[in-house]
Amino acid sequence: MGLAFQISIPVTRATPCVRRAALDRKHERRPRASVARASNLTSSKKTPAPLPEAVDAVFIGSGMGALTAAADLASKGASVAVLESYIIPGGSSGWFERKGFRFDAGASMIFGFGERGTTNLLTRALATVGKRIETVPDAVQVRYHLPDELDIKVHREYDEFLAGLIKRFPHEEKGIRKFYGACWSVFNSLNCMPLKSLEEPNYLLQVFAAHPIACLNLLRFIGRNAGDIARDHIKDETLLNFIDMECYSWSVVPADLTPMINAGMVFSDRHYGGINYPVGGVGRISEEIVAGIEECDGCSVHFRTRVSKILFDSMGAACGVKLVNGRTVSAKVVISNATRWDTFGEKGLVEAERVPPSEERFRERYVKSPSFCSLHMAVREKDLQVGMSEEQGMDCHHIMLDDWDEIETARDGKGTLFVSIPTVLDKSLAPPGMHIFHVFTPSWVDEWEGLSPKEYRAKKEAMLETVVARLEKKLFPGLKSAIEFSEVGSARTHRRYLGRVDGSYGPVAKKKLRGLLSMPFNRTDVDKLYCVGDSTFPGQGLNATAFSGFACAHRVAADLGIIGSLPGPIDRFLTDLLSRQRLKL
Ligand SMILES: NC(=O)c1ccc[n+]([C@@H]2O[C@H](COP(=O)([O-])OP(=O)(O)OC[C@H]3O[C@@H](n4cnc5c(N)ncnc54)[C@H](O)[C@@H]3O)[C@@H](O)[C@H]2O)c1
Ligand SMILES: CC(C)=CCC/C(C)=C/C=C/C(C)=C/C=C/C(C)=C/C=C/C=C(C)/C=C/C=C(C)/C=C/C=C(\C)CCC=C(C)C
Repeated sequence: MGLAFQISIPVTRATPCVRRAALDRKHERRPRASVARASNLTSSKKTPAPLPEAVDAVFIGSGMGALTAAADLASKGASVAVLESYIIPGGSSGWFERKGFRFDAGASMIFGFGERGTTNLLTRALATVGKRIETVPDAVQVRYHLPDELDIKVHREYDEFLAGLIKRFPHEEKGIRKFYGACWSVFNSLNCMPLKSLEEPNYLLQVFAAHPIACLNLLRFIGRNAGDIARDHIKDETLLNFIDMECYSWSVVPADLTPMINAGMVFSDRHYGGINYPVGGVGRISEEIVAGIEECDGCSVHFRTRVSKILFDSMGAACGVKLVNGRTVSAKVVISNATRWDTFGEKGLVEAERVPPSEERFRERYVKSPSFCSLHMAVREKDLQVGMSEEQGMDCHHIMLDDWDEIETARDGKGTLFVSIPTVLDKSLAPPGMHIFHVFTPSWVDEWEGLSPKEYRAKKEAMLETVVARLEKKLFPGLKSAIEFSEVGSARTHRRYLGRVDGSYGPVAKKKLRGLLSMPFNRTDVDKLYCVGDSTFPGQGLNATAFSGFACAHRVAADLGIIGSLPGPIDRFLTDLLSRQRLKL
């Protein structure tokens, strides 16, 4: 990156958001809360704001990473424009409605909605723009139905979860306590410090000075993977298989490839802040953040607005974007929430000759994870032969696998099944007496290519048939005849509606890497171009991308001179040093 990047452009306007944030800090009270109503679906339906000609920051996409960064920058006084190609915000955390049902497009197991600590990043993302939404606590994060008759519930109460696991593996009690204890150690270190950009040296120095022990503890774990720590303490192969599944269920790779920092977050926050379902559906999160962004002066979110190219000035710095309709928006910085491959790949937003060598290194280390085949079903409760309420012992989330060898590889609905029944927690999502079943299973785009429309439909039907038969046999007798209607989304559907290359769930390590050390931060090697979302540190997950959003906003705010940072040359020297050291690893 050239020197031009350091030029600080003061942004002095005091928008209502800035004033509100300052007021909140002064009086140490929570920002004004607006508890969202399930029926309020207005944010993307009101009259669209005119597209601005120039802003401080232009965002490509409105996934959780972009929305968090845009909200944080807007609350700091920057003018932002968020450009989304689809008709609603949220990307993978979007939704769709059919016949009185509101389906979550992605999963409904939501981390980061706690009330305490600093890791409650979704609560915080909403709060930056004065919003808050009502949530329903989930008593069980997930119930596993696994080979070797392993039936384990991950209770919200940590001791209850541990007791169940130790009962099944009494000879491994010590190892179980040590492994999950290490996860708590990571989590507690993160949860005591403000979470901002690790590529902003001023913040790093401050956080090291204020929390030296926590920082050293994180450094101890940042280059390690969960599998290494598990194998340090546990020998039982079935238990190690279980820990692989614990990791795979959100990282889509086994424990050996799952960064320990992320495992620490997920395996502890589910018992600390808990898993909480947003009343009215997961889409409420992005709807509310959008509403909050639009309340800030000079800030707007635009739908049906696809970016075709990133524009560059004569010095080679990003300076705006061009839309598919030919219109342009100029900006002091450009922030891409599209995946790394959609930003820098062949036919990406950056033309080939400008793609920096560091992106080649990224591709040597990370590959696209598979996509999912998603089966959305409207189900009549009365036709199921199993109690569907929480009181009757029904859990909202289930994971099912028949054979350990098929955890990652089985195709055509024969591998891991993820089941989400959000109506167990929130009845407002469906008409009375009805449930929503969202079942998804790994699937690769190549399975869906080259099919005629008839073959494509037949493949979807076959997938539904296989998955429903498996669920009926093991978990939900009566399911087939209880289905009122269903919709199947393939990897092609994910690619089309989420704008994600091959419909991928996100980048995963190609080979064993040193934890999170080589995951890129938000700056790129193209001047004034940043990335945000799951192609950046710390990776997939709504709260993980919310972290990347806060980190991105912090680094951008420092680069735009909105917040203080070290003097330009020192800042640049230290940031480059850090990134060079990381890339060597
Ligand atoms: N339970 C959970 O924790 C949960 C649930 C759902 C999703 N997720 C995860 O959330 C993460 C996704 O967050 P993210 O921030 O990376 O983003 P994202 O992929 O969800 O959103 C990116 C957005 O950018 C838009 N976009 C892409 N290219 C564009 C272009 N050229 N012009 C305009 N718009 C464009 C897309 O339409 C999409 O809305 C993923 O890791 C996903 O798996 C987690
Ligand atoms: C300088 C350096 C480098 C260093 C220094 C030290 C320090 C200070 C450090 C620090 C660090 C940090 C801050 C970090 C952070 C991190 C974070 C925040 C992380 C987070 C994470 C999270 C995650 C990963 C999450 C995830 C989640 C998910 C993915 C989920 C998913 C789910 C699903 C899919 C569901 C399924 C199931 C069913 C349905 C059943």
